[in-house]
Amino acid sequence: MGFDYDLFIIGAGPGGIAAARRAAEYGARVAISERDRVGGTCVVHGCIPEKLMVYAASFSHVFEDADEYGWGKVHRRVNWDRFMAAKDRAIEHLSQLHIQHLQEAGVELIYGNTKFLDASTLDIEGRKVTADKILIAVGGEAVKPNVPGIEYAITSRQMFELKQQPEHIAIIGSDQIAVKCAGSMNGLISKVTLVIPEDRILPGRDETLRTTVQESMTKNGIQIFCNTKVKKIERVRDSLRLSLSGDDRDTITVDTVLCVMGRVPNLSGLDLEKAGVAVNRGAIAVDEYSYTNKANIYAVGDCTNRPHWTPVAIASGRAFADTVFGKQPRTVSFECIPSAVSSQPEAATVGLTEVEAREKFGEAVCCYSQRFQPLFDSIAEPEQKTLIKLVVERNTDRVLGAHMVGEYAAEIIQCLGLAIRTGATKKDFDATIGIHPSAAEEFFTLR
Ligand SMILES: Cc1cc2nc3c(=O)[nH]c(=O)nc-3n(C[C@H](O)[C@H](O)[C@H](O)COP(=O)(O)OP(=O)(O)OC[C@H]3O[C@@H](n4cnc5c(N)ncnc54)[C@H](O)[C@@H]3O)c2cc1C
Ligand SMILES: NC(=O)c1ccc[n+]([C@@H]2O[C@H](COP(=O)([O-])OP(=O)(O)OC[C@H]3O[C@@H](n4cnc5c(N)ncnc54)[C@H](O)[C@@H]3O)[C@@H](O)[C@H]2O)c1
Repeated sequence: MGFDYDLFIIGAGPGGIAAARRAAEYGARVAISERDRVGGTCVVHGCIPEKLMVYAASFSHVFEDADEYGWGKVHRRVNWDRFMAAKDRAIEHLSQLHIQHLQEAGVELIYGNTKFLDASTLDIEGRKVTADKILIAVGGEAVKPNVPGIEYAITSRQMFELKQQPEHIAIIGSDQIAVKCAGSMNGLISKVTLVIPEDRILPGRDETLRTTVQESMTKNGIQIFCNTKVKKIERVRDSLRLSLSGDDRDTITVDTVLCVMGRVPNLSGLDLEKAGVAVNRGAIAVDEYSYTNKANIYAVGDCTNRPHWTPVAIASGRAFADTVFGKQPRTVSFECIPSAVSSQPEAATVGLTEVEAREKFGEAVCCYSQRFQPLFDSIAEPEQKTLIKLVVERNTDRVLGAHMVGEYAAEIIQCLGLAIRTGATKKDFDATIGIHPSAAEEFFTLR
C-alpha cells in the first residue's frame, strides 16, 4: 500500500520538530500537524514566556541595588502592555524560525487538530492522510483540582497572556512553575501569596536548597502559606476570595488566582483506541526507543512518562529518527539531568539530593556545603545568600550531586552536570583551579 507520508508527526513542539527535521535529513517524506502555534508549550506557553518574565522581573532587583552602586534611584514600575507586546514579538520570532527550519528541511506543515482513524490513518479536521509511521508528540496540559470556583483560576498558559498586571496574585502550587511565577510577579511588583500543601516549596529537591530559596522568597516579600489547601474560590465584586484550610489564614482576597498543580499528557481527543495504542497511568507507554505497543507508532516528549523537559523531548525526538530512519538504533540516558528554577535567586541542581544519596549509599555519603554573601552584596544591601553543595560517596570519592542557589546557578550547574555524568571525584573538584572572583570557584575549595 502506498502511504501519503513515510512519517507523520502529531504536534509541533520541541519533540515533534526535532524528530521531523532529523527524519527528513535521512530522506523521509515527513509531515507534521499543529493545532495551535509552531513551537509548542516550550516556545509559546512555557519555557520562553516564563524566562522572559523572569528577565523582566530581574530589573527591579538591579534597580534596588543601583543606588548603592552610585547610579541613583531608578523608576521601578514595569509597563505591563509594553512588556507583554515585546514578549509576544520574541515568541512570534522564535515560532517563525521553527517554521522556516521545517520548510528548509522539506517537512510539510499542516495546521489542525489531529486524531486517529486507524493505526495508519489520521484525520486533520476533515482531511484524511495516511502514513507508514506515526510519531505522537502532543505534549501536555495543566490540570486543576476539583475545588468549587476553580473556574476563576487561570493556568500558566493564561498567566503569560494576562491583559492586566495583577495587583495581588495567589499562586496555588509548590513546584518549579509556581516558584518561578511567584518570583517573577514579586519582581514585577505585584503582591504575591503562595499557597502550598507541604511544609516547604520545591518538594523532592535538596533540603538545603529548598530552605535557602524559601528564605529568599520570604525576604523578598512573598507571602507563603505552608501546609495549606484551597477549599473554595468565590467571586466577590471585582475580587476573588479564597477559603483556605491550613496553618495561616481562613481566607484571602486577591484579584488573580494562578493554579500550577501539575500537568497531564494531551491525550483526550486523539482517539488512540482506534489505533490500539496503549496508555499507562495517563501517558503513552513507550520503550527505551520510543516505540509504543503498535509496531508503526511511536511517542516522545511530555505525552510519555519521561521527565518533562524540553531537552529531553528534543533528545528523544532525534534518537527516534536516528533509530527508525537513520538505521542507527540508540537510546537516551535520563540519568543526571541538570535542572534549574529561575527563582530569585536562581536555583539549580544535578544528580542526587542528600536524601536520595543516603537512601542509596547510607553512611558512606558525605556532604560539603557553604552559604556565603555574594561579592555583589558587598556594596548592595545584603539580601540573599548563595548556597553551594556537593553530595559525595566516601568510598569511591565520586560526586553524586551538585546543588546551588545563587546568581548564574543554571549556567554553573549545567557544566558541573558534565563532570558528574562522567564520574568526577571530589579530588578532581579539589584539583580544579577556579575563576576568581566568581561564585563557581567555591565548588573547587569546599572542605
Ligand atoms: C510554564 C512552563 C514552563 C516550562 N519551563 C521549562 C523550562 O524552563 N525548561 C524546560 O526544559 N522545560 C520547561 N517546561 C516543559 C517544556 O515546555 C516541555 O517539556 C516541552 O515543551 C515538551 O515538548 P513536547 O514536544 O513534548 O510537547 P509540547 O511542547 O507541549 O508540544 C506539543 C504540541 O502538540 C500540539 N498538539 C497537541 N495535541 C494535538 C493534536 N491532537 N493535533 C495537533 N496538534 C496537537 C500542541 O498544540 C503543542 O504545540 C515548561 C513547561 C511549562 C508549562
Ligand atoms: N517551570 C519550569 O521550570 C519547568 C521546567 C521543566 C519542566 N517543567 C514541567 O512542567 C510540569 C508541571 O510543573 P508544575 O510546577 O505545574 O507541577 P508538578 O507536577 O511538578 O508539581 C505539582 C505541584 O502541585 C502541588 N499541589 C498539589 N496539590 C496541591 C494543592 N491542593 N494545593 C497546592 N499545591 C498543590 C504539589 O505539591 C506539587 O508540588 C512538570 O512536569 C515539570 O517537570 C517545568
